[in-house]
Amino acid sequence: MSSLLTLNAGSSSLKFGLYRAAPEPDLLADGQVAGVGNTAQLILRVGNNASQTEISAETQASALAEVMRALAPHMFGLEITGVGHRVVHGGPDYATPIVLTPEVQDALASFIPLAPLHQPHNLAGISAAHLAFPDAIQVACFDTAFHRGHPWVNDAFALPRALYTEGIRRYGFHGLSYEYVTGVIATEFPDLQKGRVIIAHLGNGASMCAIRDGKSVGSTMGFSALDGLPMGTRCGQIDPGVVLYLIEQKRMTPHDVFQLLYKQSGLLGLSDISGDMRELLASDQPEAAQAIDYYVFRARREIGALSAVLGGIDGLVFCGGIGENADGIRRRIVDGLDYLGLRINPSSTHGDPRDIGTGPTRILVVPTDEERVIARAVNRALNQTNR
Ligand SMILES: Nc1ncnc2c1ncn2[C@@H]1O[C@H](COP(=O)(O)OP(=O)(O)O)[C@@H](O)[C@H]1O
Ligand SMILES: CC(=O)OP(=O)(O)O
Ligand SMILES: [Mg+2]
Repeated sequence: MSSLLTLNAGSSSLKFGLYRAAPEPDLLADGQVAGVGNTAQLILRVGNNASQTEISAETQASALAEVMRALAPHMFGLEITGVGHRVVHGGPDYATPIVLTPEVQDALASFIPLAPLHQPHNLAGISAAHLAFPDAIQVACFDTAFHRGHPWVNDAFALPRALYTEGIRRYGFHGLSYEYVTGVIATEFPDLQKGRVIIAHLGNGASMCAIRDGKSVGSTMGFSALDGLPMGTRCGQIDPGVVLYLIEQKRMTPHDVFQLLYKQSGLLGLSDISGDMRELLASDQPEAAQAIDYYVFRARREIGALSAVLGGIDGLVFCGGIGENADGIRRRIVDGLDYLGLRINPSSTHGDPRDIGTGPTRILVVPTDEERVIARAVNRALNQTNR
């Protein structure tokens, strides 16, 4: 039976999903290898069973080999005919998933400078999958694609036009997550489908997207996955003058600035404790509290900005590890947004547990599923190539 594998290769992790190929792919198993490059942990979930084992995975290729070894007992009668990859950057032109060819792979490699934290690892995952499954169709699904139709004013920076032509644009990211969530809105909350919605993807990376009629009309992330909201270790929006100061006055090298902005800032930088929200919530240090204050403040500020883009909002949707799980953070963000009709139910549930608002503006919590969006795209590609 035809099956699909989805891969989301990150800087130190490889997330995977195994699906039976079908118009609505059927999840058979999923999990991740955390700690690629070192002694790693392989988490495998099959149905209600989860296991964790220590493995050695120096590279994405060896991580994938370990994943396939772990999946082997569950693969009886299954053949992997398609592999789908999350690729963070699709540049200015890729607005839909695409079947990978050597030419497409070269184009994707040219976007490495645009997404240095993600793109090289995504490409390493693709190379590993080509070696492991030479006969399978390989499909790239882009985080940027969802935003490609957004208005020009949201696409451009106020820089000389030649730089826009060269590709210095506000791309926006987390598009697979936004596509999944807008799909859930369309099928399960149809009153919001044509409405003005802000989706807050609050994970390790974080962004918000303004959606009208199911389409992106603005996002907090811009040229790189650094902009907008503060993240686990990324700074979010800062004055570009700070970067000039770091280079000119503090004589920091481009590498040092990269490390600072991508890996030492955000919640980690502010707290000096951790970039992990759970750890900060558990800490009694004042710096942890300040980092959370900043996080909440910036999130509220961006909701204000995106609601202005939309001319008011009909719904706010939380997703991502923090958005889905951190009730206290959701409440603190929404507190003070009464003027937008946003109010969270003080007690926990009433009816659909995803529907947590009591004001005139809907507030939803929708667990995101980027892998499913990838699996659907691979399934469509398989159908188009009659495999
Ligand atoms: N119950 C929880 N309460 C608060 N924060 C949580 C909870 N569960 C997960 N998180 C936070 O979610 C973040 C990770 O988000 P996630 O979407 O899983 O990350 P990734 O972008 O790597 O997929 C971490 O900051 C983590 O602490
Ligand atoms: C684009 C981005 O920030 O992705 P992630 O949240 O996976 O880091
Ligand atoms: Mg994520």
